[in-house]
Formats: sequence, C-alpha cells, structure tokens
Amino acid sequence: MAAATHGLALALLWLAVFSDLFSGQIAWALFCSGLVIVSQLSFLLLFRTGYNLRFRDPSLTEAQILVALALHTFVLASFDSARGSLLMFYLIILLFGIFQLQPRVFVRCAFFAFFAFASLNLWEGYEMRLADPGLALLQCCALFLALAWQSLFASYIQALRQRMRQRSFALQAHQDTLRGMMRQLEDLVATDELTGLFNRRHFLRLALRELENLGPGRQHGLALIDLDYFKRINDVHGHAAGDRVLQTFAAVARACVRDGDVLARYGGEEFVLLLPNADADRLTTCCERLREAFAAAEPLGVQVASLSLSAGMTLLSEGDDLDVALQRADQALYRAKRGGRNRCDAAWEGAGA
Ligand SMILES: Nc1nc2c(ncn2[C@@H]2O[C@H](COP(=O)(O)OP(=O)(O)OP(=O)(O)O)[C@@H](O)[C@H]2O)c(=O)[nH]1
Repeated sequence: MAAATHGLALALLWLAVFSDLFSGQIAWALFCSGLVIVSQLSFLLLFRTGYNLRFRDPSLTEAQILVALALHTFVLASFDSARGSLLMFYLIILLFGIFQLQPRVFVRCAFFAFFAFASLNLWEGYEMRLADPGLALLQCCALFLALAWQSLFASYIQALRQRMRQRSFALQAHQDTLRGMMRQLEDLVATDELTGLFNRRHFLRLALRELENLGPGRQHGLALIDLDYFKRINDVHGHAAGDRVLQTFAAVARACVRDGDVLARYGGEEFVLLLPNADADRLTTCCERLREAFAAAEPLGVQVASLSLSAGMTLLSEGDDLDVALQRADQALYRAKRGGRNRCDAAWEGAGA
C-alpha cells in the first residue's frame, strides 16, 4: 500500500509537471522521482534481507512515515499555487501510522510533518520567495489543525485497540478456565472415585472405539477379573478394609499393564481389562502376571490371609459385538470360579481365535 501511494504521488507530480504547476525543471522532477523510487527500493531491500526483523516494529512504520513526510516536503518546495491541494498527502502518509504507532510516536510524526512544512514556508519567507504569505500562514494553520485532530483520533483508536486487546485476554483466560473445568468434569465422569481407574461407562465408550478401529487380522484381548471371596474380606475385616483391598488391586493392576491398555472398574469387586492388539498368549501372560502380583500384594493395614482373583479371557476381532464378547469373558470367569478360583480361564471359541 505504501508503494502504491508513492506511485500515486509520483503520478500527481508528473501531472503537475505537464500542467505547468511544477515550478522546477524536468530534470528536477526526474531527480525527485528518483529519490522516491530509491527510498522505496531501500525499504524493499530491508524487508527482503530480513534486516527489518531486528526492530521492534518489523514494518518500520515510523521510519517509512518520516521518510515519506520528508520526501513530500522536499517535493512541495517545487510547488507554488498547487501546494495547498497537495497538503492532504501529509494526512494520507500519517494514516499509515494510525493503527500501528503508539500515540506518543504518532504525535512525534505529526509534529515532524508540521515542522517540515512550516520550516519550508519560513525558509521561503526568509529568502523573500513567498508569493502569498497570508496563504502560507493559512496553510500552516490548516495543516496544524488537521494534524492535531488526526493525533487525537489516533490516540482514541489506540485506546480502543488496547481495550479490545484486554477484553480478548480476559476472554482467553475465561476460556482456559472453562476448558480446565471441562477437563476436570470429564475426568470425574470417567473415573471411579475409590480406585482412580476408569469407570464402566467410560470403559464401554473406549472399548467400542477400539473395536471400531480394529482392522482385519487384528485382535484385542478382553478380560473380566473378579476378586475371590471378597465378601468374606468385608465381613471379617470391615468395609474400609475391603475398600483398601480394591485400591491395592488397582495399584497392582496399573503396574502390570502397559500404556495404551485400558483398565477399569466394572462394578463392585469386578474389573475389566482391554489389551489393544494382543493375541491369546499376551492376554494370558498379562492376566497370569496380574493374578500372581495380586496374590503377593499386602494391603496397608489389612491382615488378609490370602488374596486371589479369577479372570475370564476372550479376544475381540473385527465385526465382533462388545456385549457378546463380554458375555464370553463372563462365562470364562464363571468357569474359573467354578474351577476353584485363583485362576484364569479363557473362551477363545467364537472369538475368531
Ligand atoms: N468394601 C467394598 N465392598 C464392596 C464394594 N462394592 C461391592 N462390594 C462388596 O463386594 C462383595 C461381593 O461379594 P460376592 O459377589 O458374593 O463375591 P465374592 O465374595 O467375591 O465371591 P466370589 O466372587 O464368588 O469369589 C459384596 O459383599 C459387596 O458388598 C466396594 O466399593 N467396597
């Protein structure tokens, strides 16, 4: 935009030259045009080389405005009667700083514009070259008023921008807080309070998603795990001790599974485990490891003679129904219980294994 404005100003300069409103020679008009082009090429070079990035304002707004104001005053020196109609270019040049410059810097640029134009007139007055001193005084006053008004307008715009920025920061902070609360809420909804594991509802959601993403030839391992004689623990040691045993199981199970495995409390003293991309061997190994680790666990402050669990295992294949797979696992768990507990039984049949 700045280059286009300079181009426009050059077009006006040459219009003035051909309309005999330019008081200098053609060579002088060529020199002025050259100066404008060189200044623009210099800025282009700064931008292309990335040198501008060293400054706080990489657009170099203030420098561009000051150079344009100086060039404009320099060219105005060769205008007499048409000078007044070109005064508006001071305002156009300063318009580029309205959104970018701090009010203090903007006023500095406006003052520079007025100082340049007033100095030009004073110099011409001193040299006795002012054709109409009254008109020159009127032009100086008009420019002063216009610049003062523009400076006020610029500070108003800056204040407005500052307020909008603050509001946008506040909005951002509110959004962050809301997002954090949403995350907490989601965690609460998905977590079992006692054990810190996922709850049944969240497990079913995750398992369904895993099942949907299951490609041909791949399988997930699924196991239902039930703590043995848990009622007895409650009856003998109390409900609080039972709770501690459940928490102990959760801690032991967490240590036994890998990242990406899904472990959840299915309800009461029953848990469910989903091992993505696992075959029968890996699932069996994992459940056996878990069974042995739980048998060796010592819940804090509870003297339980022996801890054990039973597990029912199955595999999930592409197109499998989650409810049907859970039923298969449940039947295997039932067999494990009937087989004497403290064991893992499997229902691979019907699982595509
Ligand atoms: N402490 C505690 N007990 C619970 C909780 N949820 C369920 N229970 C108890 O878990 C016990 C489950 O008992 P049962 O279903 O008979 O199972 P079990 O005694 O483990 O017997 P088997 O599963 O056949 O080995 C019940 O007494 C429930 O009250 C809980 O959050 N905390």
